[in-house]
Amino acid sequence: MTSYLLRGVSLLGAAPTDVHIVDGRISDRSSDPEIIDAAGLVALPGLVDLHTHLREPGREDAETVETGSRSAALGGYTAVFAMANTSPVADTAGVVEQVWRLGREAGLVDVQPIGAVTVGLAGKQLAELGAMASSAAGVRIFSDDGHCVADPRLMRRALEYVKAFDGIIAQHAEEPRLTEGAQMHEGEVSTRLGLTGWPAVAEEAIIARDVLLAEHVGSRLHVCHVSTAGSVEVLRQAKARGVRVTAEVTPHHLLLTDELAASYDPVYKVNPPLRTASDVQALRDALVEGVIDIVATDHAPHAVEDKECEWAYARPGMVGLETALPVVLSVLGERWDLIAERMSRTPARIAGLTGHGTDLSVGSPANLTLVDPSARRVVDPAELASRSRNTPYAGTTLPGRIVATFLRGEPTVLDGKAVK
Ligand SMILES: NC(=O)N[C@@H](CC(=O)O)C(=O)O
Ligand SMILES: [Zn+2]
Repeated sequence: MTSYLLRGVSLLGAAPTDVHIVDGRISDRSSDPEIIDAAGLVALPGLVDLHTHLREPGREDAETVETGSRSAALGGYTAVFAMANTSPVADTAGVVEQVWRLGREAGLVDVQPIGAVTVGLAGKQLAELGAMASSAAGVRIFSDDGHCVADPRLMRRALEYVKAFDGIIAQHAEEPRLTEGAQMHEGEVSTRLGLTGWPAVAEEAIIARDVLLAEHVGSRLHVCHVSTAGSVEVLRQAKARGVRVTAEVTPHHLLLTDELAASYDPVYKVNPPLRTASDVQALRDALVEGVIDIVATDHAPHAVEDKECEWAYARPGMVGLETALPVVLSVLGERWDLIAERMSRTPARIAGLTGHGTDLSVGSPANLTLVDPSARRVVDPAELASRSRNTPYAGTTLPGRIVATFLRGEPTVLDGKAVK
C-alpha cells in the first residue's frame, strides 16, 4: 500500500502539521511516502451520510450505487446509508445484500443499506427486519422513507422488534391524511400561489406520536429531515425527558425557503417542503445546540423527465452529496469541530459505524477529507458526478472545495477529481 504525507495540513482548523498515512491508518511517520502539499487545507474525518438515495436497483437512469458513491466521495463522504425506496424495495436480505455488494465493488465509500420497515413500503405488514439484520449487510437502520409509517400499531411493533439488536427506526414524519394533494409548505406563499399546502403540523404530529411510542417501548427513533420550528420544540422536550431519539436536518432546509416555489421551478420541490425563514433559523439554532444531532443530505437524484416538467407532476427531491459541506460551511462558518461532530462523528455513532468519524489521532483508520476553505465554487450541474442534475444551487457561489478524500488510506478523490 502507498504511504502518504499530508504536508502542512490543519487538523480541524488547528495549526499546520504533517500527517502520515501508512497501511490505511494515520501515523506519525512514514518512509518514502507520496507527498501531498496540504498547506491551507483542513482535514476532517470523512463525512457520514445517514440519508442517501442511490436508486439502484430500479432507477439506474437516475443514479447507481457507483455514480452515487463517486458523488459522495467528491463531497467528502466516506460512508453513506442507502435508503430502501428502490425497485424492488430493499425489504429482504437479498436486496440489501445486493446493494451492500455493489457498494463494495464500487469501492469509493462504505455503502450501508437501510432496510424497509414494511413490505414494499406499503405500510401494511412488517418486513423481515431480523433477516436483514443478520444478513451480510448487517442492517441496523430501517426506514420506509419516501413514505411515513403512519399506522401507530405497526410503528410500535417495529420499534419493539429492533430493540432486540439495538436497531433504529428512521421515520419520514408525514401524517398522510394532512398532506393529501400537497405541493409545497402550507402558509402565506402557498395561499398566494394557490397551491395546496403541506402543513407543519403534519410533520410535528407524527414526531410527537413517535417520541411517545419510542419512550413507551424504550427503543430508538431517528427522525429524518426535520423541517419545522415546531418539530424542534417537540424534539427538545423529548430529549429533556430522556427519550432515545435522534434527528437530522438537510442542507437545503438550513438554507432555502418556500419563497423559491414562486418560481414554479420544480428543482425546489422536495419532501418535506422548503419552509419559512423562521423555520430555517430555528433549524440552524437547533443544529448548533444539538437538539438536531446531524446533517444528512437526503440526496434524491431524479431523471430529467421527472424534474423538468410541470410543478404538480415533478417528483420531490434534490441531489445534495456534492454540495452538502459547502452549504453547511456557508451556514455555520468555519466551525470545524462542530461540522465534524454534526456531519461525521455523531452520524457514525448513531449508526454504530466503527472506523468512521474518528478524532484522526495516530492509529485511527485513515477515513478523512481535505477541504480548501478559501476556495469558492460556482455550482455547475453539468459538473456533478451524480447521474442526475437536480441541484437547487445551479449558478450559486458556495464556499469550500473538497480537494481529497481518503477511504482506509487510499485516495478516492485527489485534486478535486475522483480517482476512479
Ligand atoms: N425527499 C424527497 O423529496 N424525496 C425522496 C424521498 C424522501 O426522502 O422522502 C426521494 O426518494 O426522492
Ligand atoms: Zn423522506
